[in-house]
Amino acid sequence: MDYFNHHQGRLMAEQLDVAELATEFGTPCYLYSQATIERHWRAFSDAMGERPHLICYAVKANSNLAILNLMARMGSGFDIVSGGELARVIAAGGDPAKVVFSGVGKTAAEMRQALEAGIHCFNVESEPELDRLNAVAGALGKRAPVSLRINPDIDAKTHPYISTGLKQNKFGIPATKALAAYQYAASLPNLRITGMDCHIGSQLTETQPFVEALERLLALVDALSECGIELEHLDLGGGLGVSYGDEIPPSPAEYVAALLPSLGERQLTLVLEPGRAIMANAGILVTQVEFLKQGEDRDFAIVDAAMNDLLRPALYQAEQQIVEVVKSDRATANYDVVGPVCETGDFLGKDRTLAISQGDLLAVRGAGAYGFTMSSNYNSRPRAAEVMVSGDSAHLIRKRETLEQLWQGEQLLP
Ligand SMILES: Cc1ncc(COP(=O)(O)O)c(C=O)c1O
Ligand SMILES: N[C@@H](CCCC[NH3+])C(=O)O
Repeated sequence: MDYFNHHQGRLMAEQLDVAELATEFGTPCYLYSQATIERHWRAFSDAMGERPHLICYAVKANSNLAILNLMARMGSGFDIVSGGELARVIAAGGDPAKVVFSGVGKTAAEMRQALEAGIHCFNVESEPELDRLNAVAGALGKRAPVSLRINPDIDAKTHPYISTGLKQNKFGIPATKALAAYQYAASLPNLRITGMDCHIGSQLTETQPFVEALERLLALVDALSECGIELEHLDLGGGLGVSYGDEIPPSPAEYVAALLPSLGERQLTLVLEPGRAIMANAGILVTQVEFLKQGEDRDFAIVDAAMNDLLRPALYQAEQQIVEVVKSDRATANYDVVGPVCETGDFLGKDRTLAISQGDLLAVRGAGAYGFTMSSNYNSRPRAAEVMVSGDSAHLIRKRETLEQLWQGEQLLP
């Protein structure tokens, strides 16, 4: 068993009993399955077969050092969006030469940091960013490897907040301006053009928008080639969705198989930046029921995890399954599962049928990606512990914050 499944009515994390782990580590607590992370990462890498490729795990999905280290040991590259993420990758033993740096607002300091580390390339998102990178690289006596992020104007058919490849989104350079932008980049002395990239959105459950984006990019690759600009790699970003409920997204193998025919004979290294597809279903958030409260309109299960621990339901109305950690034959009722934060938007799930009483444990599934990394200290709540399960052992990979850590770095006025 290498997943989170009920066995004789008790939720197991690989071979360990989740209720016992909750007693040991406290709640709320994120639990991850090492075997699941490894299996998901390999699914991408295996799908590529002999084709030259680089899997750059999107660090924003889950940036715990132990998880980055696990990926680094499998040979993963990394997609980063800040100097902080680069520092984490390096601290975790990741190879900077396999790092791609995305994001619309890279600062000069972040560019210097990445050039000194020797990253694989900058995914540049605008002309002014080209100018800044050229200046920073020149001052360091280096040539910066550059890919231009193209906005292909494709509808990814996902939540509007995580759709990134439409012309009204802030991301990338419009496909219509791409040739001019490449020619401009080629004229700058401290840049070296190496690739092209896009990322059209997250939680995509069909292959067709990816294939459309790829075809738009390939038309540009060919047009550049005619102008004498040859690229080494093509990066299609991340975005492959997962099943949080009824969705049936393509597997990594199906997704890659859908992409390869369009590439044809072109000798481009294919780069992918998956985040969610590797991490989401490799993690759960375990929480305890503090109170059951009967309202006039509905019943509430008030739990010890809140929107500060898992923001996705509040931010995107995301629906993630919530299950009892220990099944019982108690009567079921419908509850809004809510946290202690002082916001009506603080819920983990609405109208969920559960058989629970005070003190019981619940697990929110699909919490391994964009769970801990989007957590905050709102309401001065310490951030949850993170635990990695591997077979029949569990390792604390991030301690729960102490109350004192909540004001670290703050000073009283003299
Ligand atoms: C540039 C870039 N690459 C990769 C990802 C990872 O996306 P996902 O977690 O959907 O695979 C994102 C986030 O959506 C992103 O913005
Ligand atoms: N944070 C989003 C995904 C955004 C990906 C970042 N480009 C989520 O939880 O679904």
